Amino acid sequence: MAPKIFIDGEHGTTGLQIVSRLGGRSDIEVISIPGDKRKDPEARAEYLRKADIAILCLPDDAAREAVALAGDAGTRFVDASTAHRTADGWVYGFAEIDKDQGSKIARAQFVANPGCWPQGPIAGLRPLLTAGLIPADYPVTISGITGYSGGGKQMIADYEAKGDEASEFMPYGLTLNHKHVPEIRTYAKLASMPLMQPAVGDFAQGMLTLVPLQLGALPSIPKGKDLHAAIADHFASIPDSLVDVAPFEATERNAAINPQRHNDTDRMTLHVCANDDRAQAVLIAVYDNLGKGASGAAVQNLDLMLRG
Ligand SMILES: NC(=O)C1=CN([C@@H]2O[C@H](COP(=O)(O)OP(=O)(O)OC[C@H]3O[C@@H](n4cnc5c(N)ncnc54)[C@H](OP(=O)(O)O)[C@@H]3O)[C@@H](O)[C@H]2O)C=CC1
Ligand SMILES: CC(=O)N[C@@H](CCC(=O)OP(=O)(O)O)C(=O)O
Repeated sequence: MAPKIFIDGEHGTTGLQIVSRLGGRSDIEVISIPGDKRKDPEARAEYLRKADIAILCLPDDAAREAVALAGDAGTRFVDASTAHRTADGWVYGFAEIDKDQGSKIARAQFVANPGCWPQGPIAGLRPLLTAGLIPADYPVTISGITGYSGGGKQMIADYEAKGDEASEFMPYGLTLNHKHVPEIRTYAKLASMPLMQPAVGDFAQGMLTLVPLQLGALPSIPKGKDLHAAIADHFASIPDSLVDVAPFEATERNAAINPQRHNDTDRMTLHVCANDDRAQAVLIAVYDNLGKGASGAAVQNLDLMLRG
């Protein structure tokens, strides 16, 4: 019998994308709660308990409630919310962070899908810390831009209502306490909280993260090509990686570094830019906040769990 998959929050931005990615598959049975019952705890409990794997596309509180509603049914979870990303007992669902992460996900009952913002900085930083090119106590700063679908149904409606009045570049997270900071610290293996200051743009989907690196103060200063080689070697060693590393080349402009480049795909591309004379570098990641940033990663995790 095909495993039953329940998407709790299937009518939201992330949920709808997952439904469309799973359409037409015969190896699974997607079970769907009637629309008028989607927030009814009793009905949700019934679906959560009969599912083999539930994918949570909900606000954090509702995601915690979903796990409680499933009780002892043995349901396996992929949670797309922030609720469980650094929680004990949950496996971080970023298959490319280590060679054995995919098999940990495959065997797990509880998988926390990574946040959209964390994925780019973690993908660039973690291999550099593992290789010892950047020390764990390096003071990391993160910026970038995301499309407004990152804010879910409410932000999409707000931007669509504003039309031409919407700001092209709106910095936010101005208290420097974005909810993704602890997750980035944990999985990039940093000793302290990175400074993260994101922005949202007047485009629906796609994102780009930036991690500038001032390397001059390090006891041993890596060259740009060393940073690139460590990152490229890491991702070349990961089976079925959805993360690509662009060739290391010094150019003033690069049209591929466009937040919307990977829209409607599940891929990420990492770029390493550097000026060795100044001992400076920037790690740039380009991906779709709704693809690798959310629904694509959720389906990647689901597929690993179905295999496990
Ligand atoms: N959008 C993105 O780029 C990303 C989102 N995420 C995360 O995924 C999760 C979902 O986000 P997103 O899809 O953007 O949000 P949306 O607001 O677009 O969708 C959330 C859905 O959850 C439903 N919902 C809310 N409360 C409950 C409840 N108590 N029981 C059942 N359903 C409920 C909403 O119902 P209703 O239809 O009535 O509003 C809505 O359909 C969030 O935790 C978000 O942080 C993660 C990575 C990226
Ligand atoms: C534009 C915008 O507001 N984006 C959201 C994206 C957060 C999100 O979806 O969070 P998770 O990935 O943790 O679920 C934000 O920065 O809070």
